[in-house]
Amino acid sequence: MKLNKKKKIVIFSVIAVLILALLVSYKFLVDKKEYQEITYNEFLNSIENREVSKVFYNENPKIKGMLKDGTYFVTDNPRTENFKEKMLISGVDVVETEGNTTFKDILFFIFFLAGFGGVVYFMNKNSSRMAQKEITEMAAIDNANDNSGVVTFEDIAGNEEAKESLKELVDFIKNPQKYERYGARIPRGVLLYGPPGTGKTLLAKALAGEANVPFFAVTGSDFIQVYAGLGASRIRSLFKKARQAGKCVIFIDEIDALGKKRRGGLTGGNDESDRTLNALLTEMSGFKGDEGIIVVAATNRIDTLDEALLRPGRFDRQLEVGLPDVNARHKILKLHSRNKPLDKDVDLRKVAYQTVYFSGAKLENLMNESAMLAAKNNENTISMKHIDKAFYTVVAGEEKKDRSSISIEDKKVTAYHEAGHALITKLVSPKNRVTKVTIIPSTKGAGGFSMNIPPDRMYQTKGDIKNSIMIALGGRLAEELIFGKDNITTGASNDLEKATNMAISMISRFGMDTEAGLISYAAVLGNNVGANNYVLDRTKKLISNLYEETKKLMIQNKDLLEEIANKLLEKETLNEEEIYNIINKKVSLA
Ligand SMILES: Nc1ncnc2c1ncn2[C@@H]1O[C@H](COP(=O)(O)OP(=O)(O)OP(=O)(O)O)[C@@H](O)[C@H]1O
Ligand SMILES: [Zn+2]
Repeated sequence: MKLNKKKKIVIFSVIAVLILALLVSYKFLVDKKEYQEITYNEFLNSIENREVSKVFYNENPKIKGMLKDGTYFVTDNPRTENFKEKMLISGVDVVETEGNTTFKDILFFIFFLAGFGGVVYFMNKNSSRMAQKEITEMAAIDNANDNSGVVTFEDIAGNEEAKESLKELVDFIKNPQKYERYGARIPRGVLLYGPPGTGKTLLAKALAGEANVPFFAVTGSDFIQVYAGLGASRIRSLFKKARQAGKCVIFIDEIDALGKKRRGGLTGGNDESDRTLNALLTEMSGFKGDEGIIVVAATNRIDTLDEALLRPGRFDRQLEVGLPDVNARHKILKLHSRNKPLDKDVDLRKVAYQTVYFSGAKLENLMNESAMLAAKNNENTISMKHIDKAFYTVVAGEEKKDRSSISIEDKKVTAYHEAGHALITKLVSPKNRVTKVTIIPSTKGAGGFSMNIPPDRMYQTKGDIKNSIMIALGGRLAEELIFGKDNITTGASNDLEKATNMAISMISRFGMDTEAGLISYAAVLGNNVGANNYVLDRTKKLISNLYEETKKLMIQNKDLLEEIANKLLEKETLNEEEIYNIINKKVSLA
């Protein structure tokens, strides 16, 4: 049975190839018209003299045609937009074609297509089921996303500005004619940018939900592994489907996968993503404006986007969707506990405080993990202990089950390291809250961590950044002080990366280094003046100065360091109050 099928396919393809070969030679024999090459000026003259009978119009560099006296000619294709119109006005017959079409050629073309189709069919069937699979998968994605569950702006906490801006568009989708009548420039595309999981998809869905129109969603990266030409045609069919639906919202997630900046004049992405991007831009400029279709795109990296995407008439409305502040976090937590039995001991405000830098998606995940834990233990309600436990799962991956595998040594190093961070935090930035210090390792490899919450502020001062660098250095410093210079560990690599980034920014971007001066070295480098070694020197200097400063502080307070570390070894996790009890009492006495 299987062999039989294979044989059939082979025979079929051989026949297809034969037919193809025959047709090609046929075409070669028949298409022997003499084309006289003429210049474009001569061509224009002929037009003026009304000598031209036909033009076979296509996008090739050369176009062919026939004069009234029956001679064929070929000339340069000007490729101007109104070429066809000009021809028609001059009474020339314009035949849009792939070449010079005659009846025979059409026949040839059909046969050619059939033969080619056969070969493609054969290849598809036999060797690349993948393509088939991809097409089916993508079609499934397109459909699955249609209007799945109505979302409204009520379902989104925070992001007030983005919400306001989108609310205006709701009215536009509902009454596009109104805007057209006032001559308002009709928005076509909205770009939402910001970190992952901040609710960009949710906002786009809410726009559709509030306007009560269908929602079509695709993801940019879906187009990337796609077979040649498929991406572009998929864009076209997406828009076709959208137009058939009438008013709607089209959502393109990860638009950066399609619209990467072209680096140094060379095309950045591959041809395939370029083609897909072009198809998208063409479709978008094809809107009439009164259609009530809005394209919303989302990206985590607006800086990598090709400028072509941001031009007027494309994604010219750009809205930032940022990480939630403490109030928004509180609201998001409330939203995601709506359908959950929370224990009375759960204080979501407190959880909001502990979840600084969490995205909405992470918060949702936190509440979900908590619910899973409570359910697993068959408890009546979700209580604070579930949320605490879920917190680690979300922050640092699963809590390691088998703690015996961690050597006592490692535990001690981690305890002092984390105690170092916590102590320096409290010493240099008493306003920062240290809500949690732990030495519980996670599967993601972090030895432990301390949760350090700076007060919500718009700007950071030079002092703030210096303090942050000192806090980052506190871990390594504690290791060095307690275990000696030769026993420092690799555990500080993340801290050093952070410290270095901050120091470089201070010197090269914020003009916060007196010696380096009020210069943006980013701009200097951008202009190819080349000053990186200087920045490097200053960065090293800054960090080592701060290291020494931190060392003095830590030596003065070594007893506190010991106390925190020992408490950590005993309890593994310290909460805000416990840390406060150790540090603040003593510090405020001093
Ligand atoms: N501001 C928010 N309010 C309420 N829930 C939120 C918010 N932000 C995120 N969420 C929750 O997180 C989930 C994921 O968010 P969403 O997919 O919209 O993020 P995104 O910004 O599109 O992420 P990505 O950039 O990874 O695509 C949402 O379904 C929702 O449950
Ligand atoms: Zn550290």
